[in-house]
Amino acid sequence: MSDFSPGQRWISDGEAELGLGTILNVDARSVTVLFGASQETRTYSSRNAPLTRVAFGSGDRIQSTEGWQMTVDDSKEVGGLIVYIGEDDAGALCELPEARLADTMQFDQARDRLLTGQVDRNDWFDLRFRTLHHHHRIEQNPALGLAGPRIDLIPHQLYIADEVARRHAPRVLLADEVGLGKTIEAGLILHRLLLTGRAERALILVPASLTHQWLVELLRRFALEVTLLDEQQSQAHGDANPFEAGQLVLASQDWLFANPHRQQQAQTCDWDLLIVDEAHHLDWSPEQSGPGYACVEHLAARVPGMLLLTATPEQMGLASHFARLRLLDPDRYHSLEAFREEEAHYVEVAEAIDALDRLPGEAADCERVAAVIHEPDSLALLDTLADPERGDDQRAAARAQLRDQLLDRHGTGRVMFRNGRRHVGGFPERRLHVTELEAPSAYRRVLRRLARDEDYLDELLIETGLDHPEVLIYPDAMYRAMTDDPLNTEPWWQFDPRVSWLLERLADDGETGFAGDKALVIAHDRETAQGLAEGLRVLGGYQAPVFHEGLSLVERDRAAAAFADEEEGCQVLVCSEIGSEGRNFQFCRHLVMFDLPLHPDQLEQRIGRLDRIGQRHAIEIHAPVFTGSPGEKLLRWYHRGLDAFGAPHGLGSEIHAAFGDTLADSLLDDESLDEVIEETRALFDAKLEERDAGRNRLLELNACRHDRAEAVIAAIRELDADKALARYLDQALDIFGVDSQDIGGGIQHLQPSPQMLDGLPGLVKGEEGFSATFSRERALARDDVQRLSWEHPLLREMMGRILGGAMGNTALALLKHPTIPAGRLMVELVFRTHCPAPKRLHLNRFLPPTAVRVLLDESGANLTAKISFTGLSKAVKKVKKAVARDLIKSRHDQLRELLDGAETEAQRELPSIVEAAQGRMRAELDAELARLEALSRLNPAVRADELEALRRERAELDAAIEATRLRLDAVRVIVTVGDDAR
Ligand SMILES: Nc1ncnc2c1ncn2[C@@H]1O[C@H](COP(=O)(O)OP(=O)(O)OP(=O)(O)O)[C@@H](O)[C@H]1O
Repeated sequence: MSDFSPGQRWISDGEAELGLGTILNVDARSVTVLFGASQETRTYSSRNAPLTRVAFGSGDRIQSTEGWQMTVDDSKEVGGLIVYIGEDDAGALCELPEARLADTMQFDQARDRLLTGQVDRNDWFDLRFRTLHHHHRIEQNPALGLAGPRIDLIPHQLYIADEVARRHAPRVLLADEVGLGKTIEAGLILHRLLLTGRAERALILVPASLTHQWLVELLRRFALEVTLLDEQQSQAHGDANPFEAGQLVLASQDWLFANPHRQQQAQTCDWDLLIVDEAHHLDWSPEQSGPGYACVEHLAARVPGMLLLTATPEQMGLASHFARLRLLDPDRYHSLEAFREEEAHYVEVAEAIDALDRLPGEAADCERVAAVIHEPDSLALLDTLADPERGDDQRAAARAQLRDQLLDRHGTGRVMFRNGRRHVGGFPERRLHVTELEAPSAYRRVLRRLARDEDYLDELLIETGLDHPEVLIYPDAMYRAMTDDPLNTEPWWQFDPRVSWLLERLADDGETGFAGDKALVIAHDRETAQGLAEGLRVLGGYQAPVFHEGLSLVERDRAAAAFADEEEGCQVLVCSEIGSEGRNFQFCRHLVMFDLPLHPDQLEQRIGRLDRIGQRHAIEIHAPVFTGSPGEKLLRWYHRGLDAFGAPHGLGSEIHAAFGDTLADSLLDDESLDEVIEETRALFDAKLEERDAGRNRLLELNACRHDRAEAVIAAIRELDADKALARYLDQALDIFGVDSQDIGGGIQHLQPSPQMLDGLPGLVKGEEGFSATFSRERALARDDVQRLSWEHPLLREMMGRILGGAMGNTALALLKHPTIPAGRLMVELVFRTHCPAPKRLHLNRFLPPTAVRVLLDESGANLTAKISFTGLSKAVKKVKKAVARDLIKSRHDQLRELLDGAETEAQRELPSIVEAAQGRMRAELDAELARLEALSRLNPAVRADELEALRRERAELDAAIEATRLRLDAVRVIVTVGDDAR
């Protein structure tokens, strides 16, 4: 195109938001344009520059660089430049050369773009309308934010995510048993909060050993990119606050808790959500709080949302557990005593819930229920349920409602979610294999002396510097510490029979051997783990990676990856106690307890590495112990006293608190041990019964309401099966310049074409792109294949760009029609509801941008109902841009009038849209408000600020919906042509 001249005003077709450009320079090949408002300069090839000349017509309002405005009557050309002639606001005749048009004049609105001759491709318009339509649908879907992640649809996780993420600034303790998917639940909650605009910034604090695993899970399963912050990264930011570097920041607790300066920086940022994994490490006692607790306490006072994750909430004692609940809600959890007392009452509530199933029946059951309900609505439901005259359906509905009310209104269920294997089901069996070995003489010597001489234990503690009872149950550590003993000349692993036993098992292809299988070995001490790995290497030629807290993160990840690799990976991984917490090793089924931990929760954490979602085999737990040793006694206590190798029961802390000390004193004495075991068992059985009846029963019942979970799953499945997604994606990829190739097996490869519009996630010109599938199952089976859904970042980016920009908001097309004479005009207008409201209100769930389509013929008659969008879309033909511009220029005045007329037509639709949205909003929020109000009278776990926030939210939503306006979003001009037209 050679008709560029310096000083002319043009506008970018693809980037209308740059504003009005001025031609700076033109040569044979290129044209350079300055966009004054955005201070951008662009150089284009003059042959195919994506630019449109701006030419105003009669009636248009234009603005000068000095700020005065005029209405155009006419124009003339002087030296290749347009001079506009018209009236200013005072009615005086004036002229404005185009060079003096204000740079800030906006041309992204459909009306302005159309009337100044800027038309986009017809298929862009088409895509825009479809985008609006799908966006409207998806935003209201109850599964929004839960449907995209690459996860199996596991009911208890989806229930929790749905329940928590719908709350205002959720603050909860995710306390599912080990390996049931707390990370996944936290990821789902975060994902939904981000997608619905309820959160924008989150800080995630995890033990150093888990940073990489979190990073990978968030990216691979949730397509969330987080900034991993450590000291080195932070220093690279100089004086700036490194926590401002990303929206989602992941940091290691070990680093942050030890670094007051960085803590201060983290506290000064605005976060919407704080996530703390392995929160049982945040220890607190009435006398003192640990550094981790103090740091999180400061953050908790400022950050509105908080998720604490732990599988063993009571590992550090009940007081510590209470203190963590207090972090979540200081008003509710103010007194440990009151908390204890309240718990005693849960048995009655749980019994009442069970009694519901037996009603109508015994009068005692009715009284049991009546004793715990006081609200009139609940009493009315009980009347219905207890009345034998009522029909089955009526009674079933009342039973379900009453059960929900009881669960809702009592207990810690709102703050704490705990699912157990027993409740979730489908977990593999655990099998314990004990091998008794004879203790080597180096250990026996000490044990014999201990048995003979009562005072020797004190001496031993001083000599080794170890604690009691560790010195007894970790004989290799004791041996290592006795450095002055002249008999201790060789490394412990040279003579410790557990090492040769392990070597035999690794090569054994019998039933309990590990040949051809992987084995995870856990030892308490880091030095034991290191020594053992050395022993395996020297004595058996095994290259066993070691995994312990002293390794750098990269080294740990390397060790875990070397173990995980199915084909080339190593057979055995040796871990220290703390080093493996939270890690995923469910691909392995043999667990070797090289020794035993002292706390039952740690024992459960060990088994939890393998007994996780995804484990397909029975778990074989191998424990080599020395006959008659303290270690063997400890095993007996675990096994017989509290069935610690069976399914998890969550009673470990209580039992340990009651018997830990007595047990330690009995480790050298068989007789007293038998007594301890007996007493432990008695307490364990009693607690088990109590647990099943009381608090844990309530927690379990509350942690997953199956009907709600099933409803969420059904909504997700509906989105998974949405055929429209593939059609939409095809069209969008084509328009955005992404090549898509079917590579078989339901997988497609997406690759940037040279024409691709920049800035699409995961796609960079010149690079190879990525493979993706619509199938949840296929994506779960293949880590290298992404899952395509409406929530995938690529789709969200494309939809966001279309709806947020001018792309496709004008078009012109030709229509061949047998009965309409050639040269007739039609305009197809799409109006969009506009409803400014803070993002946190997530107004879109009630009133997502809604399209109102209006089709007028040139006389202004409304044809909308007669000709559908799809019908018309299929019939129209594209036209060259230059032809389109000329057509628009020639029909400028007529088009202006039609645009005005269409607005009146569209406005007629607005009241019903507003009314419907208000109805949806009120129904949902009023019900939620009524539920919370009722709850708050009985259950102080409902925070007053939560109620207040909900009332405010309702009022704000009401006002925002009321103020909804319609704006023209896109317009297509359709011109009829004769049969020979092209
Ligand atoms: N819905 C799911 N779909 C696919 N994989 C899942 C799902 N839920 C959990 N997993 C897998 O199961 C394993 C355990 O999940 P996760 O790490 O979230 O458990 P956790 O409760 O946090 O464990 P821990 O108590 O050890 O911290 C992980 O490998 C995770 O990827």
